Amino acid sequence: MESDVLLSVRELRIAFEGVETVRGLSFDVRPREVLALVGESGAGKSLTARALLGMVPRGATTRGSVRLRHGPGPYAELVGAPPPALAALRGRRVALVPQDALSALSPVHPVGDQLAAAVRSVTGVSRKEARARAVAALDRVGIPDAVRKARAYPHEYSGGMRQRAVIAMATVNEPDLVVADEPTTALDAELQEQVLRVLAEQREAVGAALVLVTHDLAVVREHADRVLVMYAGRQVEQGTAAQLLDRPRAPYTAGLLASLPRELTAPREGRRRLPTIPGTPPTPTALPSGCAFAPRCPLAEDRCRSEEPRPQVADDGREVSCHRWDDVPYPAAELFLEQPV
Ligand SMILES: Nc1ncnc2c1ncn2[C@@H]1O[C@H](COP(=O)(O)OP(=O)(O)OP(=O)(O)O)[C@@H](O)[C@H]1O
Repeated sequence: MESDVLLSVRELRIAFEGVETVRGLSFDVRPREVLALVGESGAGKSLTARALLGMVPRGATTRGSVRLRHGPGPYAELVGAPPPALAALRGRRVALVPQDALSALSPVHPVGDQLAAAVRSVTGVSRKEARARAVAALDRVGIPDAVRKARAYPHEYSGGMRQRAVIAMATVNEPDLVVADEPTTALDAELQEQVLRVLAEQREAVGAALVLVTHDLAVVREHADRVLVMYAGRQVEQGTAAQLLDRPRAPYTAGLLASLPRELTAPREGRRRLPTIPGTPPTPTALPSGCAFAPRCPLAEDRCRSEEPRPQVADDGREVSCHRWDDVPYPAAELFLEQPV
């Protein structure tokens, strides 16, 4: 493994009662890098994100490898690790910013107490020092009058402030990796932008890498270095944000991009009407044969319906899992403008 890799995921598979919902994902995250996991609902983004913390739901079977570097030391394998080993990593090495801020905070303890407890759970500092770090963390995420607000309960915070407090919680122990699972879904557009900015600032401040789960390619353009596009539990395309957004090579990525408002796509791509990808993603129990996207793909041919594409390395170094990537036009949104909307 390359020495500059912080997190290495290989052939990750997650199944419920024998039905795979994440079907062999491989990717690396380097220190300080922002990797976005993108795809429609049900693609397996949240499950993948949770596997990075050893937090898959009860009843899930995980296979493959998720290895996290332990400072300069060896890598820790999270798949199959005993709960105490996972607990020792969480918060300290890798931390979660969940979708729903309310569920991440206990309603019965003041926010500052919860942050201080998080500090004391991974360091041996005094109560006073933990308290000081908690207040500093709240202050750092832009919570006004942090000393007083530390004594308040989560329900006394506004939605945006609560999300900031959760980011403070995730970053208070300066983890190497932060996993943020759609941290803005419950917020309006202005608050979303604020929260993503705070997350970016905190990531910079503590020097952490970030895995950001989102269904929103506009967020990717603004906040990610690299992108992994997922469909039906598999990788569709993986590369730098610039590579994928400026010239998608997988028809699915092109479809996601085509449905973005004009100002967010490459200049020539957003004209006429906003197309959407026709149809819906398959459920894990009813996957089509061949490429899972074939029934919705304007470029699908017989081979796509019978043979599942493996990731291939394209001319610019990105990985793309599509038999016809070389036939994807530029601008690629053309593909979907032909479809009935
Ligand atoms: N606890 C569970 N039991 C059974 N199936 C599950 C469970 N959690 C998730 N799944 C299934 O795994 C698949 C992927 O779910 P996941 O939540 O990872 O998708 P996602 O891409 O994050 O979607 P969303 O954006 O809606 O959160 C879905 O088809 C879902 O039904």
